[in-house]
Amino acid sequence: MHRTKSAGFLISQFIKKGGVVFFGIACYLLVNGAVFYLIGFIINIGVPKSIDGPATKPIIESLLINVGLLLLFGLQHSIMARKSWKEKYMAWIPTPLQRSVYGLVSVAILALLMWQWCPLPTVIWTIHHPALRTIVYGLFVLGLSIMLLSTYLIDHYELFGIRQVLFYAQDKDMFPERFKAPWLYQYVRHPMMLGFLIGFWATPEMTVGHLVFALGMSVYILIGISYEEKDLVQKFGKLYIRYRSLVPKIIPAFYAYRNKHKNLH
Ligand SMILES: C[S@@+](CC[C@H](N)C(=O)[O-])C[C@H]1O[C@@H](n2cnc3c(N)ncnc32)[C@H](O)[C@@H]1O
Repeated sequence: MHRTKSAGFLISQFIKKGGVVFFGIACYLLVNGAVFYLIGFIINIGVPKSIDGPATKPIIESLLINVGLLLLFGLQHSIMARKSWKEKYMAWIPTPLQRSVYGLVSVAILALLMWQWCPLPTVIWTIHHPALRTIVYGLFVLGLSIMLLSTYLIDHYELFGIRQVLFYAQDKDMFPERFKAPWLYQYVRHPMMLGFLIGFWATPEMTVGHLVFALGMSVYILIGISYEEKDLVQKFGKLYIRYRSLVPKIIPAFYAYRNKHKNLH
């Protein structure tokens, strides 16, 4: 009897843990797919509808829709990432799944943005010179590389919820978030966001629609960063305050941070 019960318990645990890991990995793949799709959307390659297609609606209506979509994206990202929101409204979601659910909701909002985006194709600038075009494309790739690399410097798998579900499956407790300042983080406090900013602005052909997108995302990033830093000061206290006084927020400074922060770790 006891034996049957423990076998049943083991099976239910196996199914529960398998479900959690499956959900986490599925969300991770969806988030990565959405980021790839976003790249195609921005550079007008490989997606059925991109940022610069033909106009489908009058200018004012398009502007209002686009600004509304950007606002929705910014609000969702900023609000759902806050500690107070997580404690109040996400407590019902099992802790190991919270990051994955955040990723899933972000994908849904991003998909809505790209689906409902209203192109405004009037051109503001075009770079014709082949060498300059190559430089701008190079900057775009550099931005994406900085963004991707930064996820690994902070903790790629924790950021996208994979570590949480794998630890849960192994009955391991998540270690508390630690302050980090590896490589790029020694020159700029928000390299990931810097990478996104470069990616949004580095285009050889800037249309009104792309400009609205780049401006909206830049405003969101700058506001989001200031909220994120409030949380980081709460989490890491004096350590982060000192880091903030040594390293610039978004424009990198290539001075010898190493020599100045000896006492930080
Ligand atoms: C989407 S990442 C963006 C990180 C950073 N704002 C950037 O642009 O590179 C947000 C997560 O990184 C964490 N984070 C940001 N800076 C950190 C640091 N110096 N050390 C440890 N965690 C950090 C935050 O707590 C948050 O969970």
